[in-house]
Amino acid sequence: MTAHNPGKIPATVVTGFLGSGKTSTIRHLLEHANGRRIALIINEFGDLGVDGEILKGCGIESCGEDDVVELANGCLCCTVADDFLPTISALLDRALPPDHIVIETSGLALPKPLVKAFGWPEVRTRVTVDGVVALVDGPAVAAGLFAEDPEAVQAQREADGSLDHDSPLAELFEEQIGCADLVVVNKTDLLAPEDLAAVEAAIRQEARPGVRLLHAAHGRLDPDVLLGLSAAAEDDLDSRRSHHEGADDHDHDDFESFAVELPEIAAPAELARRVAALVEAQAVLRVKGFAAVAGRDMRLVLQAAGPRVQHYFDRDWRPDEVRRTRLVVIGLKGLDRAAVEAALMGEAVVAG
Ligand SMILES: Nc1nc2c(ncn2[C@@H]2O[C@H](COP(=O)(O)OP(=O)(O)OP(=O)(O)O)[C@@H](O)[C@H]2O)c(=O)[nH]1
Repeated sequence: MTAHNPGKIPATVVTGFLGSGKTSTIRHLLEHANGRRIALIINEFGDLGVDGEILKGCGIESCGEDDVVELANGCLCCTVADDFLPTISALLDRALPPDHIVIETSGLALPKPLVKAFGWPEVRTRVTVDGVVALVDGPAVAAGLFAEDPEAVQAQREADGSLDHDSPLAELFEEQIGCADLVVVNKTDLLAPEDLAAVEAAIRQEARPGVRLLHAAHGRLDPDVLLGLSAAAEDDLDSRRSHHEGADDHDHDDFESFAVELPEIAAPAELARRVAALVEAQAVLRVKGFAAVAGRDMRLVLQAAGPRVQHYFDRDWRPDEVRRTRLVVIGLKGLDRAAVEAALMGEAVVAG
């Protein structure tokens, strides 16, 4: 599987916008690991560690708690030296190192600075980037979420002929796709066949030549397709476009995230209704977290990616845990926190 780099442990970087299906894809991968020892490094925007909790909570045999390492200290692409290198070194130093390392980046991360870190002396002789896999939220692309404002683009072209992004979402899309070895259009169950061609065309514009494009629903992809790309991405960084070669000046400033704590809720459907109303009224891109439901011993997982809200009970609350309702909300800069909190408390939602 690592033909180009015998002896090195392969690492797959999973990128893709907020809610595109990274965690679902990794979950499916772990469920079909077929004896591979896979270690996960998870980084998300916001301090709650929801993805790691979801993966640990799903009881997959091949994935022990020790195999999931969470980096919640800011965004991976900005904290490579402080967080990422020590973490991956510790994984490599284990008595029984993993067969494969999978890194889930935050939906707002640029993959290139992370891939670059694999060239650092501490790790470059021991691990190789097997591939960068970009997940794409098919319906979100079809709905134009990552499109530039055509008028602004035109104005820029007329002013100086160059194209600077006016939309931070468009820029993220371009960066994530432009760094990928494999692009997966996910959520095809929600995508009309006639929209798929347009989504693929948008991806082809940004992808490097020859990059494979696959489709999936709920991230269900054969592990043999996802792993073993043998791309050695750290060796051909120059072919992977990036607007931001320095990590300091990139997009996170365009986004905002905070956690909202609520009292125990009466019923899941009521909370889902409030979240749906919130997403409709405010510039909210993602909501996720856990809730305590009156009279229930189980923890409720609640997620919204764009307009779709999902909830399910995943496991019992543990005796050493505080039963509580806490949701991470991620949106564009300037998100009205008071209005978000009021909406989640069930007060009338004012459009923002
Ligand atoms: N209908 C449908 N829902 C999906 C699909 N893939 C994922 N979802 C749902 O979309 C939401 C987000 O999926 P995740 O896998 O958590 O996405 P993510 O990219 O890990 O999200 P972040 O880590 O927050 O960026 C969840 O509610 C999933 O159940 C799909 O193919 N079809």
